[in-house]
Amino acid sequence: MPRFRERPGQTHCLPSTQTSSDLNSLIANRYIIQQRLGKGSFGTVYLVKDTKAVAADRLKVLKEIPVGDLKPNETVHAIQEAQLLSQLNHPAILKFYTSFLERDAFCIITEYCEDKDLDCKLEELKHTGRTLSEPQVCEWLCQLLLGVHYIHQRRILHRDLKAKNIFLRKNIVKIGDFGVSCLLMGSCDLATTFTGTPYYMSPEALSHRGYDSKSDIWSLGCILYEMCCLVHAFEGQNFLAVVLKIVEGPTPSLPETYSQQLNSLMQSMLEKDSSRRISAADALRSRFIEESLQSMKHKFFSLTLRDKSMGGERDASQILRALQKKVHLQTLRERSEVQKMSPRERMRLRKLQAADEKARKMKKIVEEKYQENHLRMQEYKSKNFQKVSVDVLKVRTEGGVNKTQPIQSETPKGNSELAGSISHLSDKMCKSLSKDHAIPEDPQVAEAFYSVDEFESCSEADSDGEEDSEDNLPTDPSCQTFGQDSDLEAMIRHMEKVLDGDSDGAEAEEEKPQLGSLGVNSMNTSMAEGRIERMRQSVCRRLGEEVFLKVYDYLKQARQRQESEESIKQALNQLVEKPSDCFEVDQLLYYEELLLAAQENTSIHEKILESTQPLGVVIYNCYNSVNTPVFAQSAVRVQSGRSVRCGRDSRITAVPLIARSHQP
Ligand SMILES: Nc1ncnc2c1ncn2[C@@H]1O[C@H](COP(=O)(O)OP(=O)(O)OP(=O)(O)O)[C@@H](O)[C@H]1O
Repeated sequence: MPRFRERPGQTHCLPSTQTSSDLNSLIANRYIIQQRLGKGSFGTVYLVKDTKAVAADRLKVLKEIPVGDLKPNETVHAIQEAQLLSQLNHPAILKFYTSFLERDAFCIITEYCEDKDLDCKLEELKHTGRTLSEPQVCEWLCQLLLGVHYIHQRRILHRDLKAKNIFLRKNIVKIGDFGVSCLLMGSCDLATTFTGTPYYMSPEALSHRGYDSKSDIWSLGCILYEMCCLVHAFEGQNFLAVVLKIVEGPTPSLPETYSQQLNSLMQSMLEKDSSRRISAADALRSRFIEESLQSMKHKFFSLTLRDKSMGGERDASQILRALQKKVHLQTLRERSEVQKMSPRERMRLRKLQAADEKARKMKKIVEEKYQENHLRMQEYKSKNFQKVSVDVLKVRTEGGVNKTQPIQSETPKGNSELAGSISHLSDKMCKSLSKDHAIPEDPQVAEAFYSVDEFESCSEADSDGEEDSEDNLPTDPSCQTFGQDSDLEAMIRHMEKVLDGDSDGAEAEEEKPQLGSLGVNSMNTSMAEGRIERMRQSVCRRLGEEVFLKVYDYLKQARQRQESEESIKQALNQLVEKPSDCFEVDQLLYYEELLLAAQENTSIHEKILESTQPLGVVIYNCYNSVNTPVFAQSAVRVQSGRSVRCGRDSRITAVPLIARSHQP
């Protein structure tokens, strides 16, 4: 029974049990449900209108998670950790606004991404027989790396990176569902295993050897593979087959249509030994990614310029461009010398002329921007900010070029990097676009102008913002302008920091606690029980209760007997039409084993907490039904060196805190 209801007339209207008081009723005194976006393993997702936000920010997402079974301290813990998430601010990370409790539900408010998630996008491509081009893959990969680098610097792990958790908004990817699983399940490694599908899980997470920042990188490697091949990096008939492929199978390669550099980067992300796996920081420093960042910077820069200057006239300019292209082609056809040219030469001529035209337009825009910057600097100066070196700008206006970038360090905080980047690029542009040179001379600028991809992607980028309608409460176009903190601008700032070798927020590293550091680092078993129950119900519905029970009983015994995958497949063939339908039953059994192990550990925690004093670390070593060792560790109060035996064949050994980082 949904706790919240949608407004009538929406796409996914809920049953007509709505009462008039539900309609328009405000949630947390400010949100109104617009429509249901979907249901995930934790709860239901709604599009809401934030009545207290400015027009451009009004549409948000509310994730409603039933917490009926949560103990009060677990709820408080989740809210405390949610506060940490709201401090994150990066264009590649879905903005987490706030969380609160309402009608027995834990509610999370996040940014709304109108272009859905990456999983949907890849499915769509698969169905239409298309693939992503390498520049597009690289662009999204760079953004993801920037986002992951940002959180890792703050000692925060995502723990559930997958295509479904990557959202798209105006061609910018946003890492979402950020830490939601940790908020609710607890942040220990067992909880991580519980959070989702195994496809993206690293070998170390699956074999419970601990989850760290490199495990997030593994998941990112899986996402990279999926962006290129539109299938999971590690596929299998059943749950354990996938697990085995991840832990022991060979590392997959990208098809030859993708470059060798991209392939080797992916392979270094899918290195089974986590200590040899590349980190986000190292990946960003690699030559290949650095080049991608550079070209993205140029692309973003020209897009930002165009957004500002063409804003409302987008449609008109598109029509104009199409007309110009037509006239241009007619002219070409009429010219006899052109007819003598080879198709390649004609193509080149066409590109050069288009670039000339674009360069003329850009020059005009840059000159305007330049004037605007100049005025803005003067304004800052008059407002008694720190001394601003307007002289440098004057020198530039007169045609001189000053290599220093005083604007960057002298503008007020927040605009400084942007102003620096604008002035730096404006400087380059102005130099290249001086009267004598209609086409830019600077190789970087010229590359941006002549890039085929850029020409060809113009219309796509332009159409991005076109779905604005009153109902959709569009993003204010002015959001993508200079001086305002749009995603594009923020992304450029982050890219520049990385390209400049800046630590990008590392100064905060010591102060900011890692997500999951509040409270006891254990699994929230009531949430896990809820998840198992929902999973059981969903599989039951799909297979039918009778078949489900048969498959469940058979698989449970087969796993205990350690039967081979082949004989399991044959037996399942007798029970169901498609053995792959039993994937989730297998996963369910695995989760049940983990939950059992976690519950045993919890009760032992409690006993130890009652009886002992010094702080130490307990390392558990127990086995689940498929004989996979389950290791878990947690800081609790125990007597150093004490050894405790617990139920079944589990063994517990207490060791000093210093041993925390070692695996048993
Ligand atoms: N911020 C958002 N903007 C736009 N759509 C969203 C947003 N968050 C979630 N959705 C959509 O809502 C639906 C449910 O999302 P949710 O994250 O709860 O589940 P899921 O990702 O499908 O599964 P899981 O809970 O296992 O991760 C999905 O279709 C998702 O694309």
